[in-house]
Amino acid sequence: MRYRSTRGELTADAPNFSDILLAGLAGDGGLYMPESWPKISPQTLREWRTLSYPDLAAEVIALFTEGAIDVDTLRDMTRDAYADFDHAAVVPLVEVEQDLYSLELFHGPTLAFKDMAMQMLGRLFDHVLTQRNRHATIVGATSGDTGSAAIEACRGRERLSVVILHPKGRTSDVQRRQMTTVQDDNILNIAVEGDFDTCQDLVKAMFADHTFRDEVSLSAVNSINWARIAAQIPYYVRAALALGAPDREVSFSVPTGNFGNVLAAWAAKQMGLPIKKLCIGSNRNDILTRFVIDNDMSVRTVEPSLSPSMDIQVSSNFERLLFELLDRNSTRCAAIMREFRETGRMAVPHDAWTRMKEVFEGMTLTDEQTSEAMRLFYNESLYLADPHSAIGLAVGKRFQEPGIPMVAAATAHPAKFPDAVIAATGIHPKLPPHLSDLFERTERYECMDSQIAGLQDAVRAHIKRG
Ligand SMILES: Cc1ncc(COP(=O)(O)O)c(C=O)c1O
Ligand SMILES: N[C@@H](CCOP(=O)(O)O)C(=O)O
Repeated sequence: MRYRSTRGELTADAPNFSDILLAGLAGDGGLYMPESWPKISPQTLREWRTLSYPDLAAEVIALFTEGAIDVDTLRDMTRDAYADFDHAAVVPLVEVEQDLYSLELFHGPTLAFKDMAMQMLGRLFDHVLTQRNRHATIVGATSGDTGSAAIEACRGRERLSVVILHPKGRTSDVQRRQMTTVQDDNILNIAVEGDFDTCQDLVKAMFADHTFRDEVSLSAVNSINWARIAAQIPYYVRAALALGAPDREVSFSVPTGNFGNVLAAWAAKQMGLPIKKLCIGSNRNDILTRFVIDNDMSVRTVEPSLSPSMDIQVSSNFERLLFELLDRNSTRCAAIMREFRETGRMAVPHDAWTRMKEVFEGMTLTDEQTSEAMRLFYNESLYLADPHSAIGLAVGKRFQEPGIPMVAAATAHPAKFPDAVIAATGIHPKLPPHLSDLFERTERYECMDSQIAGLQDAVRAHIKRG
């Protein structure tokens, strides 16, 4: 399996999975995509029904690592990665209402769906860096969950230095403390003056500075890294198989911010999973749902909301969908992305938008509607959802079709957002034992403005110290 950029052609020396894992973002600023979609036959899907989650994940991810990492090595990694999840099924599927399911993706160490991919990424980095006898520096941007999942997966790994940028004052206290109380030498947290988009722009600007990129061996844990998407595909396969695939269609509803989670579902559909609809949910930062409803992809200010992890305007992974909707025409994709960066508006051709509409639905919830959804699911089904997962459930319920199961991605544990959960339901969600003393732990982080030169110096100093 070889990879190409959304902004470039497939070259004779195209990188393999290990290469793009370390590269993170393509040199031309585009995102890596597999040269073609691996297909999973209905027969293979049926055979996979009885696999454990770790073994299923290894089979799915192996389709993208062909020529770089074999399935036996991957199976060792997946078995290890998911061994400590606090649910035997790893990704349990709970029926909340008739034919409306919650796919719980928050049973990992940091209580969010990011652990699903990040626990694999830490192991993949170790494997490839050891093979190549190299060190890498990860600079990541987070609106709250990616950061702690990356830190947990990479802490103490000798071949990795990790710097996580979070928007100062815009995460929940639990989210911030999950990052800033980790004391391992290879981890540095920086609170940046700005919003998530500022942090993500800074990461991309560091990648665009090729001298810096080479100097520190820069790599990525954000979902700009294809490995993140690959490791998020298996749970869609698992849920669909549990509900009758390949002999029955399934729809998914996904609370969406950087578009990485739902893109993994879309990839599963390209690979042969019988997915009918993909429904995306937004908070007031509704650029993606405005796009689905009106072909209006125009950037507004990032506004704080009850679901802070989705306080995002520029969704990196949308570029991957755009590339596909343009029939993989990388020249057009690059031109549209350039114009988007310059004007804040993306002119997606009408025929591409119409094709996207055949699969995607979209809906926005205000904070009041999010609270109301949390209250309703709790009162009527005794299901306690965090604000992000509640958006997924509400949107799934809105687009349910008779006879087709709707699976909503439950992306975070309610205890990550206690204030919102208490206000909506009166229930105080407790942190699990391994985090019960989180508020007694010492925090350690730097505060910086969004000047790239200062941040690059902080990264250099961190590598020297580590
Ligand atoms: C809890 C939670 N829900 C939903 C999302 C949105 O997911 P994505 O960015 O993959 O669209 C995020 C962050 O990305 C998140 O942390
Ligand atoms: N919600 C995310 C934002 C970053 O998304 P990613 O897909 O690049 O990891 C977060 O919690 O940080």
